[in-house]
Amino acid sequence: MPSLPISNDAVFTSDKKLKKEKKTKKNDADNDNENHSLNDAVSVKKSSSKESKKKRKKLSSSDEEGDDDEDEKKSENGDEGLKSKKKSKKAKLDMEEEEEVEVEPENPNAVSNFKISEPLKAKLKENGIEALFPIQATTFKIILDGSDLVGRARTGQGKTLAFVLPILESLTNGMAKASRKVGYGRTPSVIVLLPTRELAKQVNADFEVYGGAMGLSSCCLYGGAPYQAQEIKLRRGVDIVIGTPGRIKDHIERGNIDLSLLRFRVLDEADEMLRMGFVEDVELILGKVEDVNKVQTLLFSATLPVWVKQISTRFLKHDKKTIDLVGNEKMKASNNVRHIVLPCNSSARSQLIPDIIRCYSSGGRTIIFTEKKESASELAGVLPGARPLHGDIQQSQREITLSGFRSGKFLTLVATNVAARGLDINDVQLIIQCEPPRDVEAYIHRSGRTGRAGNTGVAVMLYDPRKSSVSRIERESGVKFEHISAPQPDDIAKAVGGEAAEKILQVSDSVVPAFKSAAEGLLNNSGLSAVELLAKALAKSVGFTEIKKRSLLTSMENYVTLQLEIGKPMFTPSFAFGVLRRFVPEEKVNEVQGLTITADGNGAVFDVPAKHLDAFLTGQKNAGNVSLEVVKALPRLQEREESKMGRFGGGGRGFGGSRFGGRGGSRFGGGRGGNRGGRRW
Ligand SMILES: Nc1ncnc2c1ncn2[C@@H]1O[C@H](COP(=O)(O)OP(=O)(O)OP(=O)(O)O)[C@@H](O)[C@H]1O
Repeated sequence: MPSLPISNDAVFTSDKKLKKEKKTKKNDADNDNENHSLNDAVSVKKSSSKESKKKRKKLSSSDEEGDDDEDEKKSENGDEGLKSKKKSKKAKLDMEEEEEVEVEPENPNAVSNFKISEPLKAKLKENGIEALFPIQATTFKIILDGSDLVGRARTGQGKTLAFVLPILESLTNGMAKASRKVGYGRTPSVIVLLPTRELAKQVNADFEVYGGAMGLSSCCLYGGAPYQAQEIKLRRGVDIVIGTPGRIKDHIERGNIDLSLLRFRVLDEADEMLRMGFVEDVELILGKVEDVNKVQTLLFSATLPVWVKQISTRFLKHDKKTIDLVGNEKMKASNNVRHIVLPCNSSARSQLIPDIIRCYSSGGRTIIFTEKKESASELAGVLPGARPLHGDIQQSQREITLSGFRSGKFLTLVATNVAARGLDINDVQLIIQCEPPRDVEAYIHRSGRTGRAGNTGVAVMLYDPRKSSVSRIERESGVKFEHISAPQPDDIAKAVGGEAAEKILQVSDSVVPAFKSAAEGLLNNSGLSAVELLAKALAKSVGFTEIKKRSLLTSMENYVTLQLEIGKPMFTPSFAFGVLRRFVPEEKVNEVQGLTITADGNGAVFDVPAKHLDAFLTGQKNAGNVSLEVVKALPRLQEREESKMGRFGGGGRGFGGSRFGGRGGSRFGGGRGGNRGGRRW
């Protein structure tokens, strides 16, 4: 097992690993433009193709066999060093026997290096997991040895199995085995609390798979589902209970569940649960344990604001350990995601989004986040093949929707923050956020629905420069946003051209004779060349009869973006409007959209209907010192000042002084009652 320096309650960040990540990242960057920090340290899941296998080998070895780590391993754990030496000797002999065989370098995080029993190993292997991810490898022994733990790693880095595996081992072969209740009607040994129903179900599925392999049973308790089935399971007895705080509390009040003999308490996505106003429920649930010295408490999240760390001291023992794989690193969001921002007027969103999907989803799944439930429903209603998911939708429908999305029945999900946390859905390639979220944590988690388990993805955030700011999120998340404008006809044609060509090639040869004379007729009579006709056929085959131009500023169709300069600073939009009125008729000025001052203060950028473009351009000749030009690339714009926005202000989290009063009540209205079971979304 890899040995790692851990100190009590000390934040652990693997500096060497980070250095090495940077080194390898550079190499990767030469091949493509993506970062692969997780890839550097882990194997890639469920890849069957030769290509993926090669990639997995490269990724596993790039970090794990590095000189630095090898030295550290030897000096800190002699046996470990010896063992790996012996293994490499064996590998060498094998090489001599069969020259061509490429020997996989020893991976310190290989499942075989951990105290994981055979059925669990077999199950991991069955699911394509041969090596533990860094957060799993670093926390496994700590949890198995009985410590309380706060664990943090970026989104999609395997935090779920980081607690599932050691808990299962402890219950079946470790410290918790002796005191675990068995037999009919047994009380649970583990409780896992999560902020949303969907997430509870997902984590339960992991416990069913891996716990099932160890003969342990679990049940999932969440709101919106009938009580009876949950009660029956509890009465029969289960080892692990997973659920949302509100429903678990209800079961406690109904006398359905006895949590006095818990051996593990897990708070997953702890910050979100507490932020949602579940603090009192969480306290009540955790407080049901008979002897706190006999229970281990684990807290995991990709984001651990200071106020959560403060609260955690109430739930965890004072000698708890902290494994923080994000630590003080600037970048808090996923490294495997391309983070993009795109200016867009709210009225242009529904027309723009399909083109963003065409250009950036690589044919995979897309999750679109809206701030409000109504917007999610509205947008899903107008986007082809999209379905909504939010807290006002009946639980049974929420489940149907999510399973349809998971199984690929439809590829676009429009959701509120109910889908922001923890959801692990295969092949989500693209995240679109319709506007900047209220807090940086939401940005990190939403964008983290893609780029998981070493894969890459794209997160596009739309914003209206006059109404919102991206710089605070940029600053707090450490993300360096790529600024782009709406995809233009060329981009779209390029993105779908391949798909169109494939579709045409897939058409059976048998249709050619039947359509040949019509094709010849077209060629002879249309006045178009064969290439032009083929281009039209390609466009039609992927559903395009026209591609509209979009403005760079508001992303509105049939608008053009202009930049106005007068050779001196332009401080306010009203000043810019005043200049325009000097040479453009009032009724045309009234059609200007999105006028925004440039970041350098030397100009104003705005959109005009394409049909009025001439009126603007010719008018400028009558005004001295005025320069008005069609913008080819959008300049940086002044963002709305945060102080004026009101949305990011408001005096911080409010969990500090009085007992967790602040946020739950003020921001989400109505405190816990209104928020129960994730209903605030
Ligand atoms: N050791 C591993 N090898 C390969 N794949 C793994 C491994 N551990 C976990 N995974 C896969 O990685 C994906 C992400 O894991 P998980 O959902 O636990 O991430 P997370 O860190 O909890 O993310 P989030 O912060 O978004 O909740 C899952 O599909 C999981 O099956």
